[in-house]
Amino acid sequence: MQASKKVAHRVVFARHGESLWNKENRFTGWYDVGLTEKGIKEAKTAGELIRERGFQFDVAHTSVLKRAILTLNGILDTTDHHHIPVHKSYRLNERHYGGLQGLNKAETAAKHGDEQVLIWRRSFDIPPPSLEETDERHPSFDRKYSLVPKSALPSTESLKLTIDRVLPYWFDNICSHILEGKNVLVVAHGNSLRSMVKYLSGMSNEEILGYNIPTGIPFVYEFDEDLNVLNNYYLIDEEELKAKQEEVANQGKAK
Ligand SMILES: O=C(O)[C@@H](CO)OP(=O)(O)O
Repeated sequence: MQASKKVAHRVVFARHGESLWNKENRFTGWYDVGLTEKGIKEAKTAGELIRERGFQFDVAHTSVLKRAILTLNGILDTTDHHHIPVHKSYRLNERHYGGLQGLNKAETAAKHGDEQVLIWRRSFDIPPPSLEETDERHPSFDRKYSLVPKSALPSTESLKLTIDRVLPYWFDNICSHILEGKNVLVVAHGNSLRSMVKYLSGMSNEEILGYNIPTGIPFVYEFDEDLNVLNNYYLIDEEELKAKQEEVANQGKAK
């Protein structure tokens, strides 16, 4: 961090609001599930937090999954930014959870142990079991991905593989907008955001393991003119943030 340099750019990020499968505590990944009532409210609250701080946006980036898109729409509505262009890419999708998608996290921990589930959820480079390529849930059968070569579509992803998918989008699509002087909003997912945060905050593979991002809470990265990170912060206080991060961490434990 180089706190003495001048802030030239600010990027606001947010994880989507609570989804139906967050509520049911199921591994979600690329499964395209909508928001709960609470998730819709969280999107609105995220918009209010952003509006109170006076952030303005010129462009937004999100995934092709509706929980992120609906959250972005909620934020754009609350902050009166209906007019800005929105770019959607599978590169900002959640990490693909392979064969775990759909399973309850606490039940999976009761069956395989908390430690195994922590490895699947948070290890850096150990992916969960793969989906068969013939499985009807495989992204190659989803028309959302019909313009992505089959060889680029995941059957499962570790955080490392997610980073390999997400960071090219950060550099090529988001950084170019920031460097043009645009104010950028990014709404994505727990692990696609962890991928960017790991890079931006220079976290080690061990540090990122214990780092969780709560639903619907905006956070900000400040950069100098060369896109060096100067500072980052959430738009809620430290104590509330800790409690919410703890909640996410505990989702993978047998009850
Ligand atoms: O299930 C998922 O896709 C993600 C985000 O909700 O969960 P986790 O926090 O376990 O990586």
